Order: sequence, then C-alpha cells, then structure tokens
Amino acid sequence: MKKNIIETHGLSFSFGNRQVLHNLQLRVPKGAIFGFLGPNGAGKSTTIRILLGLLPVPKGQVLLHGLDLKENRIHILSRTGALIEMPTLYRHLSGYDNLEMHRRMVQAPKARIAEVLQTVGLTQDAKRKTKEYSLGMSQRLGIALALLADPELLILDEPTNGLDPSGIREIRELIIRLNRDFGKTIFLSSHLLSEIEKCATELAIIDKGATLYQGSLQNLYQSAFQTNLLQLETNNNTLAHKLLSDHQYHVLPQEADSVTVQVQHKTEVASLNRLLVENGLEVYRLSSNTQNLEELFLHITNADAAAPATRQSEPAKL
Ligand SMILES: Nc1ncnc2c1ncn2[C@@H]1O[C@H](COP(=O)(O)OP(=O)(O)OP(=O)(O)O)[C@@H](O)[C@H]1O
Repeated sequence: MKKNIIETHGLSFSFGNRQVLHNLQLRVPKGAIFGFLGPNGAGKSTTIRILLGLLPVPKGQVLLHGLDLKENRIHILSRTGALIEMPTLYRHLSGYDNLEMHRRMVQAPKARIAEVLQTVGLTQDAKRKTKEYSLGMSQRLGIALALLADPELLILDEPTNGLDPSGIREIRELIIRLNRDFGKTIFLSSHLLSEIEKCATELAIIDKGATLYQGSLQNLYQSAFQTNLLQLETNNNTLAHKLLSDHQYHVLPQEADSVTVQVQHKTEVASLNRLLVENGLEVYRLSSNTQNLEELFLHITNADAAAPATRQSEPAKL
C-alpha cells in the first residue's frame, strides 16, 4: 500500500466562533500530484496554512511524512517546500541573489542554485533583477526557492493565479516534471478546475470546510460515466435503434440523425459497437458526453451544499 505523505484526522478549525474546517480527513499518497479543489472560501488556504504550521491545529491530528505536526514541526518543515500565492521576492535583487539569500537560510549547498534554476527554466534570466520578471517567471522563481532544500513534498497554493495561458502551461509542465523526473509529491490547491484535471492523479474536493470527494481522478470520471449518454451515428439509425433495444440496451427515443444510449460502463460501448458491426451496420460516430471535472465539481458542490459528507473514492451521486 502507498504511504501517505499528508494525513489529517478529524481536522477542524475556527476563526473565533466561526468554524471554517469540519472534520477534514485528507489522505495524500506519496508520489502523487494531489489536486486540492474547492470554490472560493472553501477552506483551502486555511488548510494549507495549518499544514505549514502557520496556524495551530486546535482539533484533530495532522501528520506529514508520517510525523505529528504538533511535535515535529521544524523537522517536517525542513522536508516540505511551499509556495503560497505570490512568492516574497527582493525585487531589487536578481533571481540568483534571491536564491543565494534563501540558500544561506536553509543551508543548502551552493551548487543547488544552478540546479534549481535549471529545473525551473530560469538559468538565462538568473542575473536579471526580479522586478523585471514576468508574473510567470516570479512564480517559477518562487518554486525554485521552495526547491532549494530539496524537499520531498511541495505545497503550492494557487500557483497559476493571475497568469496568462502560456504562464499557466509553464507552471503545469514544471509541476508534472517535478513529479515525474524528481519524484516530488505535489499538493496543489486551485480553483482552476481545468488545471487540476490536466495534471493531478488524486484529488480532494472540499466545500464549506468539508470533504465532498476524495480519491483518484479515474474514479471520479468512472462515476461520471455511470450517468453517461452515448450518441452514435450509423448508416441505418432506425435499424441500430431496433437492434440495441432488442438487446436490452437502454435506448432513448429515436432522433432523426443519431441514436442515444445510456451506458453504465465503458465496456458496454465496445460491446454495442461490436453488435452493430456484426449486424452489417457502419458506425460513423460514437461520442460520449462524459462530464469534465468542472461539470462534476459544480455538480458535487451544488448537490452537497445542504449536507456535506465525506466520500472516499466512491462514485459521486451525479
Ligand atoms: N483571518 C481570518 N479571519 C476570519 N475568517 C477567515 C480568515 N481567513 C479566512 N477566513 C474565512 O475562512 C473561510 C475559508 O477561507 P480560505 O481562505 O481558507 O478559503 P479558500 O478555499 O482558500 O478560498 P479562496 O479560493 O478564495 O482563496 C472563508 O469563509 C474565509 O472568509
């Protein structure tokens, strides 16, 4: 079984008498790119601040690297890199000098600066003052700073906030590379659902401080597939409709230029295609309306707005 690099057990948190986290149970497997998704005000930043020891753990338990945060804060933080929204940079200094100042603090070897510059693609711009950097370059330098101590875990809070599409792509590719080539576990919070969808393997969806879904992206899609409608077009749609109905497929009333079938699982797509072909029909199109993560996310957060509950790798009721 995969080890979890982050675990929270019954984590609750209040600002004054306003409770913003309710019994949060996070399980972040080592080696994952873990998407931490939620609408504005869901509690993502609060959770991240707790994980980084910036807010106390008043109720529940937080384990990072298998250790209790309350008792091992310094050790845990030395193995954890973070970028919370905008990096704090000395704007009058170069990228290199910003790294050098931070390197001294974390006592990383000098050679590490060239390595992290290379990793984030800033070698050519290292001597430029950071006030000349674009937002995307600043974010990449922020990630380089977080990487100096070579942490196993990187916690990134909305790293693509405010970036243009090419900046977003650069950060996404960097995240994927850090995970694939350097084995970093990445905990990535975002409200940009399309971003999480493109790089995360596991995710948690939270709203109002409670977990609504947690598990693999694949499981989430699979559950979406359960309500999926498949549209198909053949050289004889009337015959296709009859054949599928006769074979107990759940076919919707016939339309003029296509046939719509409700499928429970992707294996049904293969078998109904075979049935049509074996009966001499030519299949021109088979298209599914699998919801993307954005639709799923809205569905889950809206559906559960009244009564949030934790689901672990279970099909969401869509
Ligand atoms: N310092 C604070 N004092 C009081 N309430 C706070 C404080 N910081 C956050 N909150 C409240 O806690 C809740 C969770 O906020 P949080 O910033 O963790 O959400 P988020 O998911 O990160 O949202 P966003 O995507 O908008 O950054 C919100 O209702 C917010 O208003």
